[in-house]
Amino acid sequence: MYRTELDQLAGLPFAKGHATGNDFVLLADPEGTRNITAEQVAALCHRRFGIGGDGLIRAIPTSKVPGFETQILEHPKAYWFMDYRNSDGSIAEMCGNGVRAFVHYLLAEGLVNLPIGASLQIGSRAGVKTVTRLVDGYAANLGPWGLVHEAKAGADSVDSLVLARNWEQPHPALSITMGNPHTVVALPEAQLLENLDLTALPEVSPTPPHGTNVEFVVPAEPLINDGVAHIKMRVYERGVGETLSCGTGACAAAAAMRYWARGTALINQWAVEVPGGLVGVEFATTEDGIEDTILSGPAVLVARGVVGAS
Ligand SMILES: N[C@@H](CCC[C@H](N)C(=O)O)C(=O)O
Repeated sequence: MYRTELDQLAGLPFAKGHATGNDFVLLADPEGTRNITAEQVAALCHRRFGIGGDGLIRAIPTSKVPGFETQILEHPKAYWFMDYRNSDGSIAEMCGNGVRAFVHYLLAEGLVNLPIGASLQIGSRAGVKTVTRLVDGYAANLGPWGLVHEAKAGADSVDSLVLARNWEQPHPALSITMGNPHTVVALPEAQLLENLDLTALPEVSPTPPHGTNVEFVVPAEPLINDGVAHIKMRVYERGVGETLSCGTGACAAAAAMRYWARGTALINQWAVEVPGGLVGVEFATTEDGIEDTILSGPAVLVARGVVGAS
């Protein structure tokens, strides 16, 4: 299986990295000549026949990405573009864990110089994102979040019903865009989150136009600690399956919980516990009144190699 695709990529250097257990195959394509097909992505990301990963990230100059040439004109500092693919080969607009792993990779490869405290602009299909290097990781400003079905969400804070198998009744949910689509489902108790069977994509109705990632969320005990709200989340990612973490999903989960609680308190600092670790989400209002979503957490490289070394 996948021999042909891997043979086609023979000699290609790669790195393997992760951010809270959400793992990626990372490639550099400084000339913008290495088009990777969906089948090749699936081959590289396969956990038995390939390297293994939830997704593949190609580093390519923004000026060389078809359809995104103007992004570099508007944001001349966004030299590098994160070309993100899910493990099934499908394209996703954004990946919050991926953009931290991506910047860590650029730094490790010597493609950028980024002292602690400094920031870098990264091109992506969801626009330009600013990533700041922290002492122990990276903070990615993913910009404003939004409601997918705004008109429906307003009245009772719910715009979707998740019709997962074996549930006596559907769970209410909120569909949120972080550049990519998410549907956040509030579960009534932590035990349900632990016992959840996420071997298949939960059925979301209505499904957002471009499909959705689905996050299940419960408040942690205690919910608020030192002014930070704590929640627990599991995720089924579009184009992947269950993963150990999803950065944009954590932002969507915090945004939904904050939206549901908006009549009582507006907490801006959130800690989201996922099976692969902990990420931070901050909602920060800019001078222009825009509410940015800032995701922080670690990023790690675990290996480097060459495809098809045999
Ligand atoms: N794991 C990512 C999200 C990756 C893309 C997602 N599967 C989609 O199709 O939108 C994250 O950390 O945000």
